[in-house]
Amino acid sequence: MTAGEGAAHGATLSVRRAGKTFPGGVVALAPTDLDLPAGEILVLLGPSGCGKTTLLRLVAGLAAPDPGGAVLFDGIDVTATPIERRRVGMVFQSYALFPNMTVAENVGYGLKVRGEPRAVRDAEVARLLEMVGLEQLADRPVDRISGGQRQRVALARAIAIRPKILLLDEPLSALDAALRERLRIELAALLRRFAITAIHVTHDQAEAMAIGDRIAVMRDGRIVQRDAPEAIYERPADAFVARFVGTMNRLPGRLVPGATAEVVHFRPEAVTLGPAGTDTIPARVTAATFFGAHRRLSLDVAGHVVEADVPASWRVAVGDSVALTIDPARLHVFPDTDPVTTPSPDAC
Ligand SMILES: Nc1ncnc2c1ncn2[C@@H]1O[C@H](COP(=O)(O)OP(=O)(O)OP(=O)(O)O)[C@@H](O)[C@H]1O
Repeated sequence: MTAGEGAAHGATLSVRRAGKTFPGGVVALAPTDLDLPAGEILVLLGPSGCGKTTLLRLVAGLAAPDPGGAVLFDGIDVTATPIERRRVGMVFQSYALFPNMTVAENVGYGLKVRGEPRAVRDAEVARLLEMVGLEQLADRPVDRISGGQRQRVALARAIAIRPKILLLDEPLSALDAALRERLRIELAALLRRFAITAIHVTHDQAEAMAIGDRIAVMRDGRIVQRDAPEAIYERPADAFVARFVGTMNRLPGRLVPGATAEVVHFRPEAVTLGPAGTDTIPARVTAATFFGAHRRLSLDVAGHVVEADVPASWRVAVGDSVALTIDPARLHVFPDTDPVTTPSPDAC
């Protein structure tokens, strides 16, 4: 079998009640269950300190779960198997490439260590370099290529050993914003081409949306929701997820005609502006930002800030009085709505 396009590669992953408590009683990860079919890309998304890296380290074998927890690859318990025998591929924020080696030597390193014959190695390296679009740079030392290219070398190197599971820990976070945005699309396409079982850690929701077949949103050492990106966005499980993924407005229900809950949530695209009527909400425009395809308005609704998206062609100016309608079918009501206790997306 060769790693490449076509059928899914890699193992199924099962995590069974795996938790991690550090000395002093710090619970980095509560007992967690997780199942990944072969070939699925799962993104762990959450604010700093929520246990993403800890979960990744348990899967890699860099740390052992608390007693009672288990990690299984293809149904086989690998909890006691050391990292070097688990066949996991890893890509980190710092690429950890060998600076004195060429691109091709870096990619082929794992195969060499494994004792693969030169011809096999060369053919595999050439194929991987072509897949990541670096065949022209095969003989270039890695300290003379760009950050984005290094990231692709790191990916090709991790995949060369045909890992059962590929683990990516914030692989794009060292790059500048523009490059990160481009590479997230490229990385998503590459991972799909390799069709490899992968866990990708990030705290960037746009990256999570672009890369994940499914996203697990984590908070306080727990997975609070695991779903397809669309479902996470459209049907967030609670106010924390709703506010962590995309923009979510919040208004007292008494201000929204037809709402019965004390607090209601809605996305900017659920708001429409039109002529004032009995069912509209009066507001004033406090900011208008042009985004090319649409315009994002900040509105003052009885002292509350509401973000709304309108077509870019609409000429709306700061200070304008407007009338809002909120699509009742797109109102969310969550149990954890207390404005005092609902955490901000920046805090864990
Ligand atoms: N070796 C350790 N000893 C004690 N506590 C630790 C240790 N490693 C991690 N923690 C704690 O466990 C919690 C989870 O850490 P983890 O690194 O998994 O979070 P994370 O979600 O990956 O964060 P980040 O996005 O900042 O990398 C944090 O509160 C962290 O301080």
